[in-house]
Amino acid sequence: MAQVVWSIAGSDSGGGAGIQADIKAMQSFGVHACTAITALTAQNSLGVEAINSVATDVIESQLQALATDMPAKVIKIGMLANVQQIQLIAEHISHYKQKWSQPPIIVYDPVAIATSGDRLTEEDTIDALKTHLLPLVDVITPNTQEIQLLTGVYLIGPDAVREAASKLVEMGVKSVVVKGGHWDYPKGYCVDFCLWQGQEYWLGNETISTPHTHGTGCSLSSAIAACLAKGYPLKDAFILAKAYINQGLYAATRYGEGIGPVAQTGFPTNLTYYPQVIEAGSWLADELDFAQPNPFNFAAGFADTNGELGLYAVVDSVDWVEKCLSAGVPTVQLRIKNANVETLEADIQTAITLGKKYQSRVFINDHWQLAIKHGAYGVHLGQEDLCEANLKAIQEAGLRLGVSTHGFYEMLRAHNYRPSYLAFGAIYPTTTKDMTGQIQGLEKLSHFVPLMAEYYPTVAIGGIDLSVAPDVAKTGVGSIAVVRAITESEDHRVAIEQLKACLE
Ligand SMILES: Cc1ncc(COP(=O)(O)OP(=O)(O)O)c(N)n1
Ligand SMILES: Cc1ncsc1CCOP(=O)(O)O
Ligand SMILES: [Mg+2]
Repeated sequence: MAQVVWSIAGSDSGGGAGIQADIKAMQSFGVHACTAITALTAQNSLGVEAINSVATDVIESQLQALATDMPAKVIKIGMLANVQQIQLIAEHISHYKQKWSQPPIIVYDPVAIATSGDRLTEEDTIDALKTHLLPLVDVITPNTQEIQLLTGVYLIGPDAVREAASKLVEMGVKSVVVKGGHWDYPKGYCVDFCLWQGQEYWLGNETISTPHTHGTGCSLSSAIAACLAKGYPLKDAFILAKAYINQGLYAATRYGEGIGPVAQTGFPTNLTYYPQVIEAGSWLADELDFAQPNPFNFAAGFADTNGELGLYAVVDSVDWVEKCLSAGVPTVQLRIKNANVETLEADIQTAITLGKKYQSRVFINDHWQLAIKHGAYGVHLGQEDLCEANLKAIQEAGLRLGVSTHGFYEMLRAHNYRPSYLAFGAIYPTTTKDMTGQIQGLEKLSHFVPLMAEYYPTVAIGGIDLSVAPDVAKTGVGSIAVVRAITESEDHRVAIEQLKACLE
């Protein structure tokens, strides 16, 4: 069943922003949008002509109808026209948070000023927002003007953005997404910021040149709300919403004499529209003066694997490396955890030699220094490893680099390095490794693969066995990586033949 998301917001008679934008953006991400309308604005592409706020009892009856039958996984709040509305919505949200068996996630877009510059709320609402609503908000999505209005901080650079976001957190908001559409630093770039679970995330892309930006704020926050309802973590929802807006800006057209609406164009399927994850060491990060812990952590462009990797066995001993290679597995990874320091180097060296003997690919997990020393075909690194490893040395030694990713953010982060392949996981629950909170499922895999397959060999890992391998292969992924499906099979040679057949 489709997830239910509510939008509590104002109607835009011009169809480009407000409730109308919210419904279209939510629809694009496959969730069901319900609405409670707070105001009827009379506006067109030239500006706002009138604001007719809806009486609180009328808003309340809409909320009651929804709450009794269609409770929301996520509630997006947009335009609240006056103090009475803020108090009413805060009371209801507080009740849902306490009483519903699954408390809703609250996304608040503090709509204060329309793209046309017209003010949409009464002057005295700011204090009421701070007192009643902000402490209930999980994600707030202000633009430059709105965050200035709420915090008094002028966004003159990344440090000011951080400071303003921290002030919102002090006011009780859990996470902050700051929309950078109104900044122009670095020149010609649009930079967005997200503070989530105490960590900061920055995205950037070249500014898309169009005057038709009406509704971008409402659509971005609705896309975030929809993605949260779909189970994406905020860092992924942030990326997807941004890509959605970029895609919509490229397709935006005018319908009146003035500013046209951002187009609402479906799940973003082309990498061109995705923003760059701003990674320390990259050009954009340098422009923003981001600290770079180690200069060797950033390198881009790794040796080619010359095509897809096929069946990929991940094993923990030299014995298994040989068994897999001799049974015709084209790609094997030696993944030794809790290594015995006395045998580790010799094991790695033997695995590399076996790879050469069988003319197959042998990747070394984690131990990149030994992999370089003994001339491995490649190394496989996780997201945390990327901050520690000497990527320049791996690149200069000509080793292939495979990178694990768990979701859109990590995938785009890995893309900065232009690795030799990308692994997506865990697709299904697994007992081999604790992947709590990182299970992707087939739906997400079927978004990752078409986005990246043009640029990289792709690998799916986690909980894959013969019963699901055909479904995984149908996503178009180039390789299936398995541990138990081989090592715990009755006959590894039979299992290998059957798994290979799924990819053919
Ligand atoms: C092919 C492949 N994909 C993902 C992983 C996981 O690597 P990592 O995130 O580094 O975690 P550990 O394997 O080190 O626990 C992998 N090993 N292989
Ligand atoms: C190493 C690793 N990384 C993500 S899932 C996983 C383990 C996969 O093991 P299995 O194939 O037995 O589920
Ligand atoms: Mg690792």
